[in-house]
Amino acid sequence: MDHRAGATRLLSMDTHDSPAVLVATGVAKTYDSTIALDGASLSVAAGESLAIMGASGSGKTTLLHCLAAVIAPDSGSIRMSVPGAQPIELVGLDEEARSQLRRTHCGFVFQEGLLLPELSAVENVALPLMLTGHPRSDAERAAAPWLHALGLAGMEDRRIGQLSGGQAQRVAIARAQVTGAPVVFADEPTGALDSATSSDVMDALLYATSGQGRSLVLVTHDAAVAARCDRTLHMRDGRIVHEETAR
Ligand SMILES: Nc1ncnc2c1ncn2[C@@H]1O[C@H](COP(=O)(O)OP(=O)(O)OP(=O)(O)O)[C@@H](O)[C@H]1O
Repeated sequence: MDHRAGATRLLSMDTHDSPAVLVATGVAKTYDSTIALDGASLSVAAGESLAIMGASGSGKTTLLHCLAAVIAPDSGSIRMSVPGAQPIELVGLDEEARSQLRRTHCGFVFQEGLLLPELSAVENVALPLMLTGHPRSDAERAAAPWLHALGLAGMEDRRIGQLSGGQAQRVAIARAQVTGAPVVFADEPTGALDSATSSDVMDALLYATSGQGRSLVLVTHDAAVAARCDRTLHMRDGRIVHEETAR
């Protein structure tokens, strides 16, 4: 179902009544002589799903990585405000602080899933909890319900190579939720999948994120994937040039 209205809005307008989880203003990033981001501004509300589209090289991944504290922008401001924590200004944080922030506040889903093939599905999902100091048994107990919720009951002990591409991507989605991270970042989460599987994976991703009050920021080349999100930002030459809001 395409629920997209195609209506445009002011970029600064908040489409949700919910408070903003991320507010980026004038974010810039240059690699040598390449201007990857040229003053991008946006906000993401709690529970909102936001798609970022644009031609290859337009700066989508660079923007996602700045918002997720993976890389440090050169200038601008990115303010992350999650429930129960003081708002944090990301610009200017060192690598250690960004790494800590990513572990506690951010979930990640990538095109290839980046799952560990030698571990089982449940071990992969439990891993972020184990990395934050939870005992293995507790972590696996917390991981299992996410696998069940995403249609993978009975597959907990399978290695990643024993799963289909769509199933593996649902393991990656479960892994991004298990810490309760309030913001999930996804870079081409359906890029390697056929359109039917892609639609199933989007169902799972939206259920696990905006369906639970978490925010989702995803980069995609696929208009059908973007159309499932609340809003789509279009980028060109490191800038956000257009915005569409779902009906
Ligand atoms: N680590 C890097 N070193 C040098 N240049 C980079 C680096 N990362 C990105 N760039 C450049 O910055 C610009 C934006 O890249 P980015 O990956 O953000 O674009 P994109 O829109 O995500 O592209 P694609 O759709 O092809 O993944 C491009 O010109 C790219 O070559």
